[in-house]
Amino acid sequence: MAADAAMMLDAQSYDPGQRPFGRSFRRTRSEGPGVADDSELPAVRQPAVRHDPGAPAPAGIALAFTGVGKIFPDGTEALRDISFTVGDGEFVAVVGPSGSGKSTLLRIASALTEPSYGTVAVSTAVPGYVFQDPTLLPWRSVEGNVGLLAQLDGVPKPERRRLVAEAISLAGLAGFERHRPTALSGGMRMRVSLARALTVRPSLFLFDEPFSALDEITRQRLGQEVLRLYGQERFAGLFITHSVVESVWLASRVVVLSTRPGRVLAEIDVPFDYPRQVELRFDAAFGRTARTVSEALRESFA
Ligand SMILES: Nc1ncnc2c1ncn2[C@@H]1O[C@H](COP(=O)(O)OP(=O)(O)OP(=O)(O)O)[C@@H](O)[C@H]1O
Repeated sequence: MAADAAMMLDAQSYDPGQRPFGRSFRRTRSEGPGVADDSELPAVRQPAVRHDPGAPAPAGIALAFTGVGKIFPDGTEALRDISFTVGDGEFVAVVGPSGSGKSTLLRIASALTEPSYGTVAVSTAVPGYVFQDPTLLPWRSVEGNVGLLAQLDGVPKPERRRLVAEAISLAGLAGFERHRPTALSGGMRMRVSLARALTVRPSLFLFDEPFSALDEITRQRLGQEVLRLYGQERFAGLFITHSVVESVWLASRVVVLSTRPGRVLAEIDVPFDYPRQVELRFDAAFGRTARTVSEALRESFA
C-alpha cells in the first residue's frame, strides 16, 4: 500500500491528463483533453516500483537513513552516504541547494525509488505524503479526493465518511466539500492534498517542497496549518524545502545537504518550543538560528 499510495500521489509517477494507465478516458470541455475517470483507479494501484520500503525502524525512531546513496542508471550520483534519523513525533526539515538530492531522498523514504546502497528503516507501512504537486483527480469533488486513499484501502463507507469529514475540518476546508479542484485556489488544492494524507492518520508525514509553487502569504498560512496539525496529531515529519526560514520555523532539527552528490553537511537543532506562531520569524533568536543554517548551506558551495 505504501508505495502504491505514494505513486498514486506523486506527479512524476501519475498524471491524470496524460493517459498513463488503463483504457477508458473521456473528454469534457471543462476539464480539458484526456481526463480520466474513476474506472482508472484499479490500474493506478499497480506500484511502479516494487521493493521492500525498508526494514522496521528501531523503537522511538520513525525513519532512519543509514549510509544511503543513490546513483542513477545514467551515472548521476544524487546522494552519497546519507545517515540521519527522524524520531517519533519529531519534525525534521531537509534543506539543500537545487539538485542536492532532496526529492530523491524523499522518494527513497516513500519507496518510490530504491537506494543504490544503504538502508532505510520506516516505522509505519502507511506514511502520509504531500508532494509539490497536489495531484488531485479533477473529476472528483474535494470530498471525493480526500476520501481516495481510504477508498483504495477498502475502508467501509460509514468509517470513510467520518475520516473524510474529520480531515476536511482539520485542513480548514469545511464548506468546500462539493467543490471540484478547478474551482479552488492553489493554496486550497494543497489543503485538499494535506486532508487526503490525514485520512490515513499517519504517524510519519513526508513533505516534498509542498508550498514552493505558492505565493509567500499562502505559504505562511499553510506553514501555520502544518504547525497546527503537528500540534494536534504529533506525527513525525520530514519536510523538504529550499527555504531556510521555512525550515527553521517548522522543524525542531534542520539537516543541511551539500551540493550534488548530496551529503549531510550539518544537523542543526532549532531551540524553539511548539506551538509556534508566525511572529517567531521576526525574533532575534530565530534570526540567529536561520543564520547558522544559512552559513552551513553556504559551506556547501565552498
Ligand atoms: N531519474 C533520474 N535519472 C538521472 N538523474 C536524476 C534522476 N532524478 C534526479 N536526477 C538527478 O539527481 C540530482 C538530484 O535530483 P533531486 O531532484 O533529488 O534534487 P533536489 O535537491 O530535489 O533538486 P531541486 O531542489 O531543484 O528540486 C539532480 O542532479 C537530478 O538531475
